[in-house]
Amino acid sequence: MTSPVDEPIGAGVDARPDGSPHVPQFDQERAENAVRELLLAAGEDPEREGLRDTPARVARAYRELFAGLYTNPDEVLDKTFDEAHEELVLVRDIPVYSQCEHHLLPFHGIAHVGYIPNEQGRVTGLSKLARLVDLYARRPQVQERLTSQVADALVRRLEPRGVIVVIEAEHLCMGMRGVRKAGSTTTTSAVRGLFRSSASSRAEALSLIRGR
Ligand SMILES: Nc1nc2c(ncn2[C@@H]2O[C@H](COP(=O)(O)OP(=O)(O)OP(=O)(O)O)[C@@H](O)[C@H]2O)c(=O)[nH]1
Ligand SMILES: [Zn+2]
Repeated sequence: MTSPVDEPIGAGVDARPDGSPHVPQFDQERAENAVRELLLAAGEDPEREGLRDTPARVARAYRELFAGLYTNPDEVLDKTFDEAHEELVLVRDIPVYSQCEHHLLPFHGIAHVGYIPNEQGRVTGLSKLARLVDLYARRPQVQERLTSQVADALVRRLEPRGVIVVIEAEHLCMGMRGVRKAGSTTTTSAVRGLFRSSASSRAEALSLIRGR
């Protein structure tokens, strides 16, 4: 069984038994055809001037939005260094843009990512934490999975004493349609290691996250 800590590239899509996605890269032509079909299904004319380039444009947009399916998260964290820092490192307010896998509509907000390095003080570049959020966000997602995937990737690569990830986001599928509760936000958290076992470590991190 595949555990979250050895999750393969492309996990979350319909993957082959070896864990790789069925397609090694985004299929632009297939996506263009699908968008054309969608316009036809809606009763639109994909050949009219305003829509003529739309299938190609939408396909390119989705290629960008789903780019995280084709990138190995461990490569983002391949550069680590020992800094003899054994206390909290926290990056707050990382912008998140993702899309819910139920409706393929955006959800967006901010992520806070913190960890306590291990005894060797193994750390990674601060930008890598934001890149990791971005990579997992650029997939069809649910907010809960996005949150725990970021936490588990950090556990895997940095072997830290603790990890905390908090994401606050608004889901447009709850605002533009359906229940139509625009402005409501969802908060998810994933805590690992010390942040799970020690209420005081968790409280300290949460107070720093909230203290903006
Ligand atoms: N847990 C979770 N649910 C999500 C997320 N994004 C969207 N959803 C929910 O996914 C659910 C899909 O429910 P369904 O009943 O299958 O679909 P639906 O008929 O379109 O549901 P409504 O949105 O209630 O109209 C909805 O309740 C969405 O709010 C997410 O990131 N996490
Ligand atoms: Zn949705």
